[in-house]
Amino acid sequence: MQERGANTNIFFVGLMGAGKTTVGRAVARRLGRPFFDSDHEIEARTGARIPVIFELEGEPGFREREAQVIAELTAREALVLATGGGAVLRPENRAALHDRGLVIYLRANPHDLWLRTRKDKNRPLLQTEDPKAKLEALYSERDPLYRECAHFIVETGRPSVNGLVNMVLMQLELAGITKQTQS
Ligand SMILES: Nc1ncnc2c1ncn2[C@@H]1O[C@H](COP(=O)(O)OP(=O)(O)O)[C@@H](O)[C@H]1O
Ligand SMILES: O=C(O)C1=C[C@@H](OP(=O)(O)O)[C@@H](O)[C@H](O)C1
Ligand SMILES: [Mg+2]
Repeated sequence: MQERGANTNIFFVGLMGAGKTTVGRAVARRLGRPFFDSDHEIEARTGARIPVIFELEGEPGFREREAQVIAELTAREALVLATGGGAVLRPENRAALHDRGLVIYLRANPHDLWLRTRKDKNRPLLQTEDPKAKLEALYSERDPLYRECAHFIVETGRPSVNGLVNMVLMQLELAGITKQTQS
């Protein structure tokens, strides 16, 4: 990435329950930018919910669709994109995210991620006997990938969602990204 400003994309990465969708949507609203969520985009294109796609096509089928959406959305400008937690698994996704925008890693520890996701049945990878152990394993596997891809890391343990949105907006301002005022 070279110059940062009005056209710079903002991408959120992190594990399931990190707050990518929630914080990303609020940041987009505050900046007056269009918001995309790769999972919602896949659902809109297929007309099927994520668990159904996993059931019919398995994780490999889902990852193909995810890679397609990431490739298309990272090619655009001035948007905010919340990725799914596994978007960083493919090197080409990591490269596209890193090179085509400012990447923010929302980091949380596996215990907090578990608390935030345990009542939601829409994450197929967590529908196991022991979702907390699964989140711990995913954390070990993916934390280095999020770090490789990210320009900033935001710790999500303590702040409220609103507090996090303000922290992200401050980081973005330091990076030269602010709400565009109409002239
Ligand atoms: N910092 C936070 N503190 C408390 N709850 C949070 C926080 N971030 C997200 N949540 C909640 O956790 C759940 C999962 O958030 P979501 O945005 O779907 O995460 P992701 O898209 O990263 O999987 C939502 O109910 C959201 O309101
Ligand atoms: O971590 C993952 O592999 C996944 C995360 C989910 O998105 P969120 O991170 O928004 O929950 C969704 O893409 C799918 O269930 C797989
Ligand atoms: Mg999400």
